[in-house]
Amino acid sequence: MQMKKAVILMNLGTPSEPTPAGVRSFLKAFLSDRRVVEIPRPLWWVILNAFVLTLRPKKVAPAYEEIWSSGDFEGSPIFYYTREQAAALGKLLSAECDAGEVKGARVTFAMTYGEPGLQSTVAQLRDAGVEQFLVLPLYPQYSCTTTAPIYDQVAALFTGSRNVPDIRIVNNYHDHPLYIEALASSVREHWAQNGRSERLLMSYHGIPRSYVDKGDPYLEHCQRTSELLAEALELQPDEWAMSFQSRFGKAEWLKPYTSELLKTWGREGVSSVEVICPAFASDCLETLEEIAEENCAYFLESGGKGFSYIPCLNLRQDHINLLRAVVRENGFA
Ligand SMILES: C=CC1=C(C)c2cc3[nH]c(cc4nc(cc5[nH]c(cc1n2)c(C)c5CCC(=O)O)C(CCC(=O)O)=C4C)c(C)c3C=C
Ligand SMILES: [Fe+2]
Ligand SMILES: [Fe+2]
Repeated sequence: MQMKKAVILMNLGTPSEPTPAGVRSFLKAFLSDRRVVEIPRPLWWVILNAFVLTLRPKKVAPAYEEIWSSGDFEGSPIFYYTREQAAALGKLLSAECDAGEVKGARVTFAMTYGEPGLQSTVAQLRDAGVEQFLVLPLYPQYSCTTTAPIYDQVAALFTGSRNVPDIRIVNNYHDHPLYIEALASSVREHWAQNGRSERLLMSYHGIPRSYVDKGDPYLEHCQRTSELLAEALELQPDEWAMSFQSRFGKAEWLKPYTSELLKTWGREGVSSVEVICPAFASDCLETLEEIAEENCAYFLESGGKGFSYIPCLNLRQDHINLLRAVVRENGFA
């Protein structure tokens, strides 16, 4: 008899509403995770409560408000895209099953922080008779700040449990040929529609430099993705660069910083750039606001003439096909 299987796509999470209260509650859950911020707890507790959670929600809520809805959807983009990616993957997998009998896995989604959480998602699936789970973090590059917390949450779910189900976690897919090809196609299509800029910048979410020094392979994964994408697009070394965005706090993060590099390029006379964000499977605050608005302004104010942002893979069919391939390679569907 075939076991009932389920795939759970996971992403970071997002506020439930674009208000200071909604942002505060999301940041509290996210920034309390020791995997994300490694500052010793008593000190971090004071900084988090006295400064971060009192000041940042008021500053960030208007930015969330700006990206909250578009012509296509209502609400937070990362929530919308993650939910729709799960629906599209589910449709693709069941369309491939024998008519009438769904032999493939059902597909749903969960967020590491905020709703829907992993615990309630797994509990619902177990109630529905699911015995085998595949957790697929939508982080192509592994990081101790994003992928590892998902391992922690899965382990915590079953601590002390007698009947631990068969549950697998995808570690990364930073060099998967279908991932690289989907990124390359999105760039080629962007060139065909908008013309080609002087340089392509691959901007990844940053992390503290010390995390990499202590063993996080994130930088290595970002470098490999970038080289493979540059190769697929037949770019010369002076036609592209890699950088890191979204620095948080005073510590040194991975360099070069996206904002600094774009300002330097503008001052040096680089006329036009396009920016792609390969570490994000879905558009979100960090791409739609930080890159397409804030960093665009930095480049143009520094002398740059043309800036364009290449959207994340979101609901592209080649992205959903890549997710199907990852699911299959893990013995599901
Ligand atoms: C210590 C701080 C942070 C680390 C480390 C970090 C790593 C990291 N984050 C993502 C993906 C996303 N981050 C997003 C938002 C966001 N990230 C941080 C801080 C760290 N991230 C903050 C404080 C925020 C909230 C916004 C803000 O206050 O500036 C998001 C967007 C969520 C949304 O609602 O749209 C994503 C996605 C990755 C991939 C990563 C390490 C590799
Ligand atoms: Fe982040
Ligand atoms: Fe940001």
